[in-house]
Amino acid sequence: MATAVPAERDAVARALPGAAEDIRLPGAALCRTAGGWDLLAAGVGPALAAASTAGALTAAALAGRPYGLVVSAGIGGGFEPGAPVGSLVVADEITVADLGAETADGFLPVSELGFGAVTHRPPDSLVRVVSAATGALTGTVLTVSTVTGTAARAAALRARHPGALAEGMEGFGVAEAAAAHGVPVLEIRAVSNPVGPRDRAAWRIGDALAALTECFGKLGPAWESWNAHEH
Ligand SMILES: O=C(O)c1cccc(C(=O)CC[C@H]2O[C@@H](n3cnc4c(=O)[nH]cnc43)[C@H](O)[C@@H]2O)c1
Repeated sequence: MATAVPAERDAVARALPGAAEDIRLPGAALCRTAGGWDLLAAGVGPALAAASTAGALTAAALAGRPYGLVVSAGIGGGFEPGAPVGSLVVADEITVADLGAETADGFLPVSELGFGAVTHRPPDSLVRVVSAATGALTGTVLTVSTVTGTAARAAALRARHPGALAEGMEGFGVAEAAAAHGVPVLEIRAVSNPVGPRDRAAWRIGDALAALTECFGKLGPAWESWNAHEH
């Protein structure tokens, strides 16, 4: 489970019973829960999140206990009215919104330039069970390197990604690392603020962290039923 910052990791940990063990890896520190989850505060932004997650995946593989799933989780911005502050979003697509080239005719994603991909798709069956267990909305979660801070940028993102419900800064990086290891990925965002004009006073970070804890508290049976069907 990869969050950006320790406050998000701890919000997830509060939902997972039992003592946890700290494990120091080169370049990352894991918190291993009694239930077998490794929690990683992977850093803010797609590059650091990818590097930290790849390190944890490699360490697990070399230790002979490769991961079966990587989850990117944290707070995020919500596109209103679809994903209001306080809601949860589970990604059916994890799409990087600003990886490409600006041209006179508009933005071209790297996929259209012939380099790589801009979207990862979590397993449909897992998205369904997570949404059913938690009430999370299902839609595209965008990954951005710059938090959206104007109505114009929010509108441009919405026009280019009509299915977008939320944005964060790590999902695509985590997904790239998971894909490199052939491991499925999931992204869950608890909406702390609207995507749009920057209004720091409107951020509800504490409420979003509490929503994250509540969400993970409901997910035990969902992981088990998904594992039972997939493996
Ligand atoms: O602008 C500020 O004053 C400010 C204060 C606290 C935190 C921030 C961040 O930029 C946190 C980024 C962090 O949280 C996720 N996040 C939360 N909301 C959004 C959003 O609307 N767009 C993108 N990312 C968001 C993100 O995943 C980072 O980990 C700013």
